[in-house]
Amino acid sequence: IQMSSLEVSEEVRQYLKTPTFDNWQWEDAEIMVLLQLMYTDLDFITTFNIEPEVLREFLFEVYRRYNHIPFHNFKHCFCVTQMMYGLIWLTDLRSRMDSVDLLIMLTSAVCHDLDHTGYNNAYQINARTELALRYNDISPLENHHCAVAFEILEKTECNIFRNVPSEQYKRIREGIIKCILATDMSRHNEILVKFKSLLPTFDFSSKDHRDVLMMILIKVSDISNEARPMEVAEPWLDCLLQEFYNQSDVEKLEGLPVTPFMDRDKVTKPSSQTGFIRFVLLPLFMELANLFPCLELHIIDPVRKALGYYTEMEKALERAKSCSSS
Ligand SMILES: COc1ccc(NC(=O)[C@H](C)Nc2nc3c(cnn3-c3ccccc3C)c(=O)[nH]2)cc1
Ligand SMILES: [Zn+2]
Repeated sequence: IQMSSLEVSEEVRQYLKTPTFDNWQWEDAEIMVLLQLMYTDLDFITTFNIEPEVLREFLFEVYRRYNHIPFHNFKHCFCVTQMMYGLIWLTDLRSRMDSVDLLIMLTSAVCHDLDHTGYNNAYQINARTELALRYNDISPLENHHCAVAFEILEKTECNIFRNVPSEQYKRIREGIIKCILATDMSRHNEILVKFKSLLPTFDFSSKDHRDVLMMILIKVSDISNEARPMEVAEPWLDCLLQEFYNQSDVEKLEGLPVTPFMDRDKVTKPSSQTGFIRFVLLPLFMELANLFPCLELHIIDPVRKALGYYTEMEKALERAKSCSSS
């Protein structure tokens, strides 16, 4: 289906700004148009003099550089970008941050997992892959995603920033590097602690404060599946576990260390989620809600519901296990 941006109804344009958007209902060709629409509706086309044809070429090259793997694929890129887009509207961020920062956030989300191979940093480092060697074990995946993003932007026909002044381009490049590198979950606590320390006197006129907020926003967008309706979120967990199980199977075959929460013989859906939601997701979202209270209703409530759902599922599994063993 060729959906030109003109054909997107006002209803879909509004729905696209909400965290309940269901990615599973849309084909890739339609998603390409929805991504263009985000750049248009945030006025990036006019503000940064982006030629629509260049934006289409950029998004097509991004589409080609995501791999066909269960989780870290083009649909994940769209989900993260759509959540970032929803957060920008939900928190009315346009009134607090300038367009350059918003352009950095949206473009970082689009590019943040480019050419992901389905094997995480622990695997890259343990298996001494080319990426681990090239990046000296320092966030090998995230460094690669970012390098691929700028390989694409080096192509004139894909360079959506080709009409911005060089000073602004330098700021955009610095911001995208910071945001994409911030998605390395091994830095989760470092970034959260820094954000927590700024909260009591958060100052939108401070570049340092805005930089940490942008890192928090891409982190939240990246791992926010459970903030979506259950029928949208649950299939994503199946995809994630498929990718994790594939990695742990390969690790066992190659005699490499196996990450416990990836081992199909150890992890169950509910057990992986209850821990993740309680110890990673909720603390992160609650810190952000300190700055934007409206997120309590739109993001935190759905996550608490998901926690309840997986806790019940965990108990049911326990009961079933105790029955079968007794
Ligand atoms: C601190 O580093 C961590 C912490 C937790 C996890 N993942 C988990 O605990 C488990 C497997 N669950 C989980 N992990 C998730 C989700 C969304 N993204 N995501 C994910 C995917 C790839 C890499 C890291 C994470 C957190 C999700 O809904 N659940 C992975 C890395
Ligand atoms: Zn991601």
